[in-house]
Amino acid sequence: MANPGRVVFGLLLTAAVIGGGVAAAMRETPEATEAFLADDAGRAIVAHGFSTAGSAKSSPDGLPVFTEDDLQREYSDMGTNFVRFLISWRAVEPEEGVIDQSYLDAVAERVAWYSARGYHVMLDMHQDLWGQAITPSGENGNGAPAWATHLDGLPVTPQDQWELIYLEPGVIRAFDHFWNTTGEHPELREHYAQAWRAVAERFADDPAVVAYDLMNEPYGGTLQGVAFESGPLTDLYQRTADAIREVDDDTWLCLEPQAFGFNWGLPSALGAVDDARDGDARVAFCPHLYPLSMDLGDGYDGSSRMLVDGTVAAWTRNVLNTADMLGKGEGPVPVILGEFGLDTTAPGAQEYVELVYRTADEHGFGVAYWSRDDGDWGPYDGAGGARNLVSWLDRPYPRAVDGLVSWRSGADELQVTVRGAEGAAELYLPPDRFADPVVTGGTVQSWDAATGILVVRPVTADATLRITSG
Ligand SMILES: CN(C)c1ccc(C(=O)NC[C@H]2N[C@H](CO)[C@@H](O)[C@@H]2O)cc1
Repeated sequence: MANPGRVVFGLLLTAAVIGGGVAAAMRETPEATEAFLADDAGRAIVAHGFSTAGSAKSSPDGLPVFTEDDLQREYSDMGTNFVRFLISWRAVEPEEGVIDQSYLDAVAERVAWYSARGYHVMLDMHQDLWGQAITPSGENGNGAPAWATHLDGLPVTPQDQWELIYLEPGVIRAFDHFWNTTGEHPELREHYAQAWRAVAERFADDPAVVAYDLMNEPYGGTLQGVAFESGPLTDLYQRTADAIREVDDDTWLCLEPQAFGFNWGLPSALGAVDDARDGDARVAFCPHLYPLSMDLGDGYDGSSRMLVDGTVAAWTRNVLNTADMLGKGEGPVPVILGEFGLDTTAPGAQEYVELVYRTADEHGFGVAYWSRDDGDWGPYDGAGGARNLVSWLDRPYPRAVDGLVSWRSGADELQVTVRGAEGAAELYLPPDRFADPVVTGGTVQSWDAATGILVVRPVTADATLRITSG
């Protein structure tokens, strides 16, 4: 007898691949985004890093179990320049209307670790399954504070497959109150927006913080798909964007689609959000990618490989279409793949990781791998040893480039195209493979053989830089 959960998800998977293909085939899809987050010098940022870290979901203080030495090791091993740093509403506003500044101090301390190494930080207001208070043990959900959790006595039964807890009556009710589907707690969304305002007020002037990821994997409870994304979700994003812009005019606002479906290749019905800032809008799109067959435990091999390839193709078209919509006729907004990851012991794991990074490179997306936690999905094991993922993620990429148009990355080469460039390009080249890089199309300004950071000035404003390992 087939596992009912697998049957349900199998049907969803088939719909996802077909639905994604049909929906995307019905419109002109842009090939790539040429919009990027920018550093204070105006250079395009290509974000390569991790979500750090899942351990923040269950830690009593809401902070990841992660030290500055851990960051130094990551920087030395993989040359990352970005972090999707997990924060949570429960830690920001532990009591209704009370902001915990000591928590924000602790977050700021960690942001300083990244800043000292030239990283760019995206703060991720991270929820999963609503919040700890969905069960008496507090071991399941993360994100929302207990005072905002209203189950109305409905049951929440823990499940072996954690995603199924989203279908528990109490969890659905908690979300229905938050999205005001019940009409009984209109205050909750305003608290959420004001909690973000407090975070933005704290980090508005921190040059390392470049983006706010407004909500991790939004879930509509009773409302799903178009009814959720085009309604309450877009409305919450607009409220939160407006609250943030009261205190922070420059940090990018990263929007996620609902996870249920989009992660697997279904299109989004998210609506556009107005950015009240003076100047060009700073809205970005931060989707996640988790092909359903791999979520159900398959590797990137056999019949799963064909489904995953179809999912990634549909997902890419959906990402570009949504980024274009969010750009409101001015071209696609910047895209950062906020989460993808897998058990790297699964069959075909390295080829899947390569597929995702190649897709991101081809279409101009940044990437934050899920996640920085130790274990079979992460770069290090529990004893501090480097795992296979470290070498898979230690890859050439452009870190910050004036006039960036596109790039292509190979094991021993990096090609970067610029247009109207006035400044230099800061690139990462794995030091163990690029002992003495060979550069054409530009002049070397500096090369740090220890960190693998190469700074090149293009010979002309419109140029293609080519770097090989020599
Ligand atoms: C049914 N719903 C709403 C659902 C299903 C599946 C996921 C998921 O796999 N998410 C992928 C990863 N993202 C979180 C952290 O953001 C991780 O815990 C998941 O593995 C999310 C939601």
